Amino acid sequence: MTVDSGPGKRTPAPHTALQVEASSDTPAAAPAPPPTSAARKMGSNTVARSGSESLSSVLPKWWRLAKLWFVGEERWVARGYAVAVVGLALGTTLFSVHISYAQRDFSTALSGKDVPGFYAAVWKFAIIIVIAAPLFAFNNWVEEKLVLAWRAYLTTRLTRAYFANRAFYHIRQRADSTEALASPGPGPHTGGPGSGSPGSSAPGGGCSGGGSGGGPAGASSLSACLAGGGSGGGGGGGIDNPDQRICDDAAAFVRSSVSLSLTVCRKVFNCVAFAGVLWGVSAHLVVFLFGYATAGTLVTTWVFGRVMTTLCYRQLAREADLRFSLVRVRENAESIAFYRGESGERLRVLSRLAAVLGVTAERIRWAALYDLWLNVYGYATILVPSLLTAPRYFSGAIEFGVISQASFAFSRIDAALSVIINNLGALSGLAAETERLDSLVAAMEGRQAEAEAEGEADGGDPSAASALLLLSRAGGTDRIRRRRDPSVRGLGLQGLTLATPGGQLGGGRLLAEGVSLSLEPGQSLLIVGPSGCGKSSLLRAIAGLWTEGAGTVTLPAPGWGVQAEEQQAQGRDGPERGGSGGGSKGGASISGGGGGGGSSGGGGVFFLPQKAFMPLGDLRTQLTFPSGLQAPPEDPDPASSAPGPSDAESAPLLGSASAPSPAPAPSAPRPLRCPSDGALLGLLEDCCLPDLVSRVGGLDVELDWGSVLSVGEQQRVAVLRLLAAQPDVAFLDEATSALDGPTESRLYGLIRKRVPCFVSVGHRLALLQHHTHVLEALGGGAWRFGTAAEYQRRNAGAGGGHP
Ligand SMILES: Nc1ncnc2c1ncn2[C@@H]1O[C@H](COP(=O)(O)OP(=O)(O)OP(=O)(O)O)[C@@H](O)[C@H]1O
Repeated sequence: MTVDSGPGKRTPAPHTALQVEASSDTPAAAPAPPPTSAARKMGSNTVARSGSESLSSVLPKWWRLAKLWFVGEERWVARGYAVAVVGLALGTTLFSVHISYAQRDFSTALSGKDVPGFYAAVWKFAIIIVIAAPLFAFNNWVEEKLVLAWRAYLTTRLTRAYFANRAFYHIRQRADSTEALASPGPGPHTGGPGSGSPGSSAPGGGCSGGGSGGGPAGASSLSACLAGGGSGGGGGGGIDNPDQRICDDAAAFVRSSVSLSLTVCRKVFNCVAFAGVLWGVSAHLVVFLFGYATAGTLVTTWVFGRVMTTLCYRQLAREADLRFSLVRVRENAESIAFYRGESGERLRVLSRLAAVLGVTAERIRWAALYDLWLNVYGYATILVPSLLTAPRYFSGAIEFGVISQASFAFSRIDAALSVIINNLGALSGLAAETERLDSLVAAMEGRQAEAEAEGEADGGDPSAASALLLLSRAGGTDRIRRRRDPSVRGLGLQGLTLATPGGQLGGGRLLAEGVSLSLEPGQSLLIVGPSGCGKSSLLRAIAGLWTEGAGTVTLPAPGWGVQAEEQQAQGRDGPERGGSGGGSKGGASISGGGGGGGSSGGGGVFFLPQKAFMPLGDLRTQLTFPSGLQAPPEDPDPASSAPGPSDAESAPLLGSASAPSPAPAPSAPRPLRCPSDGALLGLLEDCCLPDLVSRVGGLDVELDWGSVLSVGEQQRVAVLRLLAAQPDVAFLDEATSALDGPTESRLYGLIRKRVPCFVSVGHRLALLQHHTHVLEALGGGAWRFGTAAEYQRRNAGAGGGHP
């Protein structure tokens, strides 16, 4: 007879004949500590792990993640749930001790042909079922609620940290750089982003997961793969598939953690409760059992533990790689179709599928070996209690029911002591999820530390930062400094030296050396040069996305005010053209004169990248991006169980967990204006999109804008956003490259009227007329700054040329 703790919750072990299951024997316990040192700094380009990761080393990392909830601002909710589920686990355990005595009476009455005793025992069991059913159901309900609340918290917090300080960009950037620097040859499980394992010590690069491995030798090579990241881009520093980690791994981590912790709790209770029962029957049995379970656990963790954890880790990464390759096909469907590139993409997807299947096949092989071991171990425990108690029964010292009670108690204690043996699969999964989340958190923390050193951490006090000279890294001489000055309304570059990421000045490619210039309101700059010379990279450095190099960038303070609509209607006077400047090669410093063009717009700076981003949402969202998506600081948090934006984004992801409720950061003002519908219609007219609203059916219509609008229309929408934002300084990276000449000219006319100072990157000669100055790439990191007129004269003499 078996009474289970609930549907689908049964011990997998084949143990005893008479078994009352009072626990949910799913995942197992996380074992003991020895921490590995992890270089948790993203700035070092590594999220290194020691080469000897094991199940036990995961426990401190697991606790670091778990305490986010249990020590964070929702700690009382978390602890309330924890107390409830542990209390219920204790209740159900006591209940099963009671059941074991009922079973004993039942068996004894049956063997003694005691009819009244038998029916009394049946009644007792009927009563037990009536109580057990709601108790176990309630137990499961509380457990599910706990999982939901914890997942909501963890995923929300990770998501916020992912977007804070542009961590999503920097994490991607690190992964790309790491891959580029250390890309191994394609191994059996390599291919595309997420492939290769720079940190892997496995010969041939990547995790050579194709082999079956065998015993400990296989385990160690696999664990070396794990230590190196093992999965695409995960090794050596890059974080592969952060989206999958935030979405799937966080959910699985929470579910596994809850069931595993409860399993451990129940096992401990069972062990204590039934050890007393068994001791009363046979002390020998208890001693034997402890020795037997200890030996079994050691064999299990040594032989199977690392391999299973490593395989889980790799499987998660491979699955994410596969899904990512399919998502890329969806996102680039039209380009692939034009190129007729489907066969290449199909091969890529299939090779990733093969990688998934390879890891899965390897897991199956190891699972079969593990099952073999589990069965040998488990079935042996069925015989032992009877063997040890039968002689006393035959001699009449004990009743028949005592044998069955001993078997039952033996099975309970055995299950408790064999918690790792019986739950290794789930334990390995949890260890892999913990690793993946921990390295993601480390990368986010690294970014947070970097942003704090830069003085630009989200949620910080902008006014304090604005007048200071901000070092990207304290004391650093290899970083570009960015200065936000409220008195500045233009742009200043002092001795800007820039290299591509991934190698500091020594290793990265030098793109610019000692470039200095300054632009006042009313002046504008066109950056020209051959493809790949570093034009867009200069904008990346100015925006703070790339920091490797030297020198100082001075920008206006972030925009604050929401301007009155009429200011936009009035527009601004056209900028006074001209200004002075001089040539610069290498370190020459030129300050453009001129001026005028007072600013009354939204202020701050605004960047238009080469490819306009079209977020999910309605047309209004497209036109007002990014301001239209920013919730005012006073808005209540939509996810009631999630931390507020201020604490989650201004505090280090893990650092804040140990503190009580963090003090809320100062409310950040809306940096950009959000125009009314009327103003938007006017701007659409200005930007040569007069019929867009009527064509798509209104501002509230939601479409896949990236594919519905032509590239030129998307660029016009991007310029509209710029005009709506009214920044002090605007940066346009080939932002009108898809437009016809007259439309481009019209848009630049508007920009000149409404934006006091702007910088463009472009190749077209026609752009020259809209700019007062030119920065020209000369090659080898040298640039020349001068007026547009000078540039034109030089090029006329040279018979044309750039842009
Ligand atoms: N993430 C990166 N890591 C390393 N190098 C990069 C990265 N992104 C770009 N580069 C390299 O930096 C160099 C400059 O790139 P950039 O985009 O600034 O060129 P560009 O002058 O704007 O070219 P184009 O006119 O074609 O847009 C290129 O050689 C490019 O390959």
